[in-house]
Amino acid sequence: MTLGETMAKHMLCILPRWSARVFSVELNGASFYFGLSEQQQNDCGQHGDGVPSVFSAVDQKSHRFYSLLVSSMDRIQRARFHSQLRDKLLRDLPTECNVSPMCSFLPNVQGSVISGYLVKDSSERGSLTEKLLRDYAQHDPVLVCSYSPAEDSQGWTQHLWSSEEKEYNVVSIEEPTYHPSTLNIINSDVFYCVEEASDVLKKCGDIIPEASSVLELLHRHKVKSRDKTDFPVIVIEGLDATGKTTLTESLRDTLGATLLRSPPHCLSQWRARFDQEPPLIRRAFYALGNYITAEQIQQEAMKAPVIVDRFWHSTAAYAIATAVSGPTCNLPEVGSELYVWPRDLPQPSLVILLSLDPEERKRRLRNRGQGKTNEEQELDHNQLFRLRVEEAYRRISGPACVTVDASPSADKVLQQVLLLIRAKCHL
Ligand SMILES: Nc1ncnc2c1ncn2[C@@H]1O[C@H](COP(=O)(O)OP(=O)(O)OP(=O)(O)O)[C@@H](O)[C@H]1O
Ligand SMILES: Nc1ccn([C@@H]2O[C@H](COP(=O)(O)O)[C@@H](O)[C@H]2O)c(=O)n1
Repeated sequence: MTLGETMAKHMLCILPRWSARVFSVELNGASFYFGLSEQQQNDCGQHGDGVPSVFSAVDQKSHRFYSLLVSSMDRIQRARFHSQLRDKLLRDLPTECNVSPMCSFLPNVQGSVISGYLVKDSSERGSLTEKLLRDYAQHDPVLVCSYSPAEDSQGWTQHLWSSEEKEYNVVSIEEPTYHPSTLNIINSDVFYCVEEASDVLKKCGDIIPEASSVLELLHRHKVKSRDKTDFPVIVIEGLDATGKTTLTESLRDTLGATLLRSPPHCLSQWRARFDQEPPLIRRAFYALGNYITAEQIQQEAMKAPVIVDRFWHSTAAYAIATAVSGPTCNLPEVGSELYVWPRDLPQPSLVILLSLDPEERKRRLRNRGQGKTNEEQELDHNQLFRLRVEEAYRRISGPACVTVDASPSADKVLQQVLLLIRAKCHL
């Protein structure tokens, strides 16, 4: 049996009832949902009310659609193959093919999401795409399906390319209460204890040698307890160029405090390496960075106040905002467990969130004139992403952040924050 066949068999086991699953496609910033129903013999007219709009437009009957769901058994492999698959599809498929993110999930069931892509092929040479995808189905850990207009031309049929070659009717489905992108966040995008994040890096050791070095450092910087520190610990959060560096340095000088950051300096040499990895591995790296910083905080806060440039709020807010697509209403609801502070990570005394008008933030970025990271560029280009990060910041609890307007002069912002620190931390 080829790898592809083994994986397809595994996938058929974890997807025992296709009809219980919902399929979601992200197209032009909107989510389209559809379901499947078992085909009866001589079945016709069983396609449900209204065929899902991702397939429905009349002109789309001339297109061919394929779905690919990543079916590796190992979650590290799955995460890496999922991001490689997109590149592979874009490289191999005819240019007339469109690739959109897609997933299959059980409505409102945590951890049930299986990710992949929908391919819409409008090329003349349909046989080329089909041949290529048949080859993927044989050799790669993907389960491939094709879609064709049903014989009664009322709807669409899904053909599952496995040894069984089974067929299903495509049916329209109501939008689920929870957006599927919120269902796999726990311990895939956001880690709620050190063991879960370490486990990801342990399993990466073979493919990413740097993972072992990070774990060694973590071992040397073990958080002792969550007891209160002698001096206050103040975290400064905010999007890029909102003035965190400027403010944290002034606070250090004014309060005679120690300035720390997350990820800590000792991880700087490996950061670029982990930034290339898919979210599962990248987010585990940043999560562990917080635990190393936490140990440094415990040491330093015995001697003086501590100021921290970014901490868990940044890790969780960026991870949630990246995992979720579309408008802020797709975010996990206010009060969700996804916003709760990890039980084993010491909490700071105060978290300040610097907020800034987008135009002023862009102006500061331009004036600073440094190169931008992918996520910084995304913040610039994608206003929905920026809104999701800001909203996620505000929804995180334990401690919740106090928002400070960062548009006045650097000195005025400093005075405002000092007032808050004195009121809250009695400094
Ligand atoms: N209150 C302010 N008014 C005007 N300009 C400011 C203010 N605070 C910071 N700046 C300027 O804005 C730019 C970005 O500030 P800074 O580097 O402190 O932001 P940051 O949040 O640390 O950014 P990053 O997260 O990308 O490192 C810098 O050029 C800085 O001099
Ligand atoms: N505690 C942290 C800090 C940072 N991140 C991630 O890094 C990016 C921003 O870092 P800058 O150095 O550019 O300020 C941001 O995209 C976060 O994804 C993090 O996860 N946790």
